[in-house]
Amino acid sequence: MDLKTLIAAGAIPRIGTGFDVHALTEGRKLILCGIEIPHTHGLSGHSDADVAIHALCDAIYGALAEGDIGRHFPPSEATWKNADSAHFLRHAAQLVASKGAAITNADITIICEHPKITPHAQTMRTRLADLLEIPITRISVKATTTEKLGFPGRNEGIAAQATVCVLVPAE
Ligand SMILES: Nc1ccn([C@@H]2O[C@H](COP(=O)(O)O)[C@@H](O)[C@H]2O)c(=O)n1
Ligand SMILES: C[C@@]1(CO)OP(=O)(O)OP(=O)(O)OC[C@H]1O
Repeated sequence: MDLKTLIAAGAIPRIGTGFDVHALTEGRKLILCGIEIPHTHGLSGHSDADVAIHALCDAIYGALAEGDIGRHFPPSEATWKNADSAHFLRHAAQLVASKGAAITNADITIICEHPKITPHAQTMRTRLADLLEIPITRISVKATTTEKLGFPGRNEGIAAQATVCVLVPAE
């Protein structure tokens, strides 16, 4: 559903937020926002551990009051072992579409010391836009350090937070 049609029909904006953390470990690929980033370490997890996509999924599920990623894809299920997190994001996008709703925009912040995210931000936005089937102009990917403080500062893990606005048809 396009945004102008939804707005004209009196759709309601609903905000969702998501947050996730995964530990950095040797011997895994680093996947962030659906793309592989060259790095000395990857993220550990049941799936491919794409911390940014997980935060984004939770933001979408939150906006729809549809629980969280673990409810839809339980870590106890072997099916999701090493799963491509793109699958989770497509599922969240399909849930939005099934309600006749649409994502107006998503804003993601990746929190780590290394690797530097800015050189990859445009490719990440392109990949997320592709998965969500919305224009890239509606997706923001940012990064920050924690000034060498805490687990991101010690390069022990990466955190991500996401905020999403979804236009939902009026009840
Ligand atoms: N992993 C990161 C962290 C930060 N950046 C970029 O550096 C800027 C400054 O970060 P501070 O934490 O020192 O404020 C930040 O605004 C990002 O542009 C990055 O690319 N990758
Ligand atoms: C993505 C899922 C899939 O089993 O597992 P993880 O990759 O461990 O990721 P996390 O964010 O810890 O938990 C959510 C799970 O749904």
